[in-house]
Order: sequence, then C-alpha cells, then structure tokens
Amino acid sequence: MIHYPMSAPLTVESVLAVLRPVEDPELRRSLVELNMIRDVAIEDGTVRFTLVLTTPACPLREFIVEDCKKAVFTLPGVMDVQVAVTAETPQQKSLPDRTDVPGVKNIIAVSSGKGGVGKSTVAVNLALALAQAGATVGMIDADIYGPNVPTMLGLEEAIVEVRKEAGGDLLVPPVAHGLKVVSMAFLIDRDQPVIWRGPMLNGIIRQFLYQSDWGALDYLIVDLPPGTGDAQLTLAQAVPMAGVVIVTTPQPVALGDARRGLRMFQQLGVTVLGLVENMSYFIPPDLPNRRYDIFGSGGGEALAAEMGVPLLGQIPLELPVREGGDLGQPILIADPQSAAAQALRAIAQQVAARVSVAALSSVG
Ligand SMILES: Nc1ncnc2c1ncn2[C@@H]1O[C@H](COP(=O)(O)OP(=O)(O)OP(=O)(O)O)[C@@H](O)[C@H]1O
Repeated sequence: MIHYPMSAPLTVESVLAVLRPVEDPELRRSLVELNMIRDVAIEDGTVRFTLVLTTPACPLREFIVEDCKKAVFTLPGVMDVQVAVTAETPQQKSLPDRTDVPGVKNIIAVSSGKGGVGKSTVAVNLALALAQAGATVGMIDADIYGPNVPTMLGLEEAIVEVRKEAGGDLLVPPVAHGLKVVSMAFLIDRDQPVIWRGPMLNGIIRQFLYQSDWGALDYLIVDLPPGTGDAQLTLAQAVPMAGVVIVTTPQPVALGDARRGLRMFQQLGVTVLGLVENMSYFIPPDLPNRRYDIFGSGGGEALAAEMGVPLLGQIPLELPVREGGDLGQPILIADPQSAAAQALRAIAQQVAARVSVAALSSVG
C-alpha cells in the first residue's frame, strides 16, 4: 500500500515524490530512481512528463502509464496528466572473451535442436515485431544448412554491396520491411553443397558481426543453424549474445533435441531467454470451434518447467504463416491480427523485457 503526501503543493519535486514509489513491474525498482521519468513540467494544473521505457516493445507500457497517472492524480490541483512515452534500450552486458559490436545494443540468437520446427519463421517475425514496436533491428542469417531468411523477407535477389572504408571493407546489408539483413545465402551458391568447418564459419560470422554497416541497432537477431554440432558450438562461443531463444514443436522427438540444445547453451553460460513452442495446435478456419493438437500438447510447457526457463508462447499452425514465408510476406505483415501474429508479438515483448531486465540487473 503506497501512501502519498496529500498536502504537498504542485511542484516538479512533489510530482517526482509521488512517482518515486511507482516501480517498473519487471525490474522491481523505482521509475524515478531508474531515471525513467524525465522533463516534468506543470502548467495550470496539467502535469506533463516523459516516461522512458527500457524497450519500445514493453509489454506493460499501458499498465506503467496508468500507475504513473494514478500516482500524480493524488496530488491536489492536478486536472490532467499527459505522459509522452519513449524508449531507450539498454546495452547488453559485455561478455568475457567477446568483443561488443559497435552500435549494436543487444544480440539475440534464435536456435532449435531440430530442423524444420520454425526457427527462421520465429526469428524473422521476432525481428519484425520489435521493429514494428519502434526499435531499430538487424538480422544475421547464420543458418548454413537452410539460409531461408532472404526468401522469407523477399530478399532473394538482393546483393550485398561492399563499401571500401579506411578501416577495411564493410558489407552494406540490404533492407526489407525495415530490417537490415545479411545472410549466408548472399554469399554461397544455394544449389552447391558447402562443407563448413568451424573456423570458416566463425570467420564469416565475425565478418557479419564486425564488418557490416549496422549503424545503431537496438536488437540484432541471429538465426543460428539447428542442432548442437560444431557449428552451433563455434557460433555460441563467437557471438556476444544477450541471450538465446529456443524454438521447438510439441512432439517428443523435437523436445528431446530442444532439451539438448538448451543444455548446451546453459553449459556455455549463454542466457536462455525462453522456449517458444511452434505449431502448437491447429484450428481449421472453417471449423473455428475445433482444435487439433497435431504434434501433441503440453510438451513445451513441461520442458520449460523442467529446464527452469520461461515458456515464451505457443504459436498455432496456420496456412498463411507458411504461404507468407514463401512469398516474402511474414505473418506479421501478411495478417497482423491472426492468432499466430498475436502470439509472435507477445513473444517479442517478453524477449525484449527479459533482455532489458538482464542488461539493467546489475546497474545502480
Ligand atoms: N506456425 C506455423 N504455421 C504454418 N507453417 C509454419 C509455421 N511455422 C513454420 N512454418 C513453415 O514450416 C516450414 C519450416 O519453417 P522454418 O524454415 O522457419 O523452420 P526452421 O526451423 O528454420 O528450419 P531449418 O532449420 O530447416 O532452417 C516453413 O515452410 C514455414 O513457413
């Protein structure tokens, strides 16, 4: 129960005093102490201030604004409260033996134990959801076995230009739907087999990370290859990640592989941001009261509980997800109100919130 000083006059100080007990629900710390309340101004009973969130994709935005308004309205003389909401994404913590990517605040990897579970679909739509929320976002398609990101974003014909700079050549990522993208597909002949050795892969990933013209990014999403082989190990040890999202489908074979992947990242000290269960269920569009658990049910939830990581969400099987993926129109663009798009947006918000909490957890 918060007690506000009822008799305080209406000043910037008294506004900050009533806002001080209001906490960021995830960080569990005062918004005022976190410097999230800025530019307080008072004019004829109207209180205005800026609320600076830790991610534009904040899932609790409305809730925090309401809490702030409620607190300010307890002051006598307040007729109106106007909150301008903006965001400053914090920079992920530096990692030992890794070099930060200049200008890039948070690198989020998306991985899966098994191929074909929808890892690239989740990676692309996660990137888009963050961009649609107002963040600046880039993508690295590091899936050597199936570099599908360009197809999913309609960048099949794109060419990566190289710009000569005094410090060395810079790759200029093509842009699709507001995302800057580099992909293995831009560098290899997709019809020719490529035998990747760890060091080669590491070299290309380093080039993607450190020799691309990313500019300033809030989030860089890395679509990793599936599995727990050398390639994943090399990448997990090369990329300075804020955390990894693991994608699985609900059937036992996929869950077994997801468990192995999850353990690998945990053993390597990479933060597992959570598990995403894809193709969780199917509701026929012409029979909306029916639900089919094609690949079983409850598996993602059980694995998340067993491994002590959050289940970030469950995405239904929907035909437009597949069609959009093939046509360069991801579901967040093709049908933003579909159940799959809504699930993906909620997942992106949770990922962003967890990344911000991790970045700020030792601050102050
Ligand atoms: N929820 C969904 N509903 C319908 N189709 C889906 C869904 N998720 C993914 N797909 C489709 O399944 C196929 C595999 O998805 P995707 O390429 O994202 O998987 P992946 O795990 O990245 O595979 P790989 O490891 O082989 O690259 C694609 O055709 C994609 O459009």
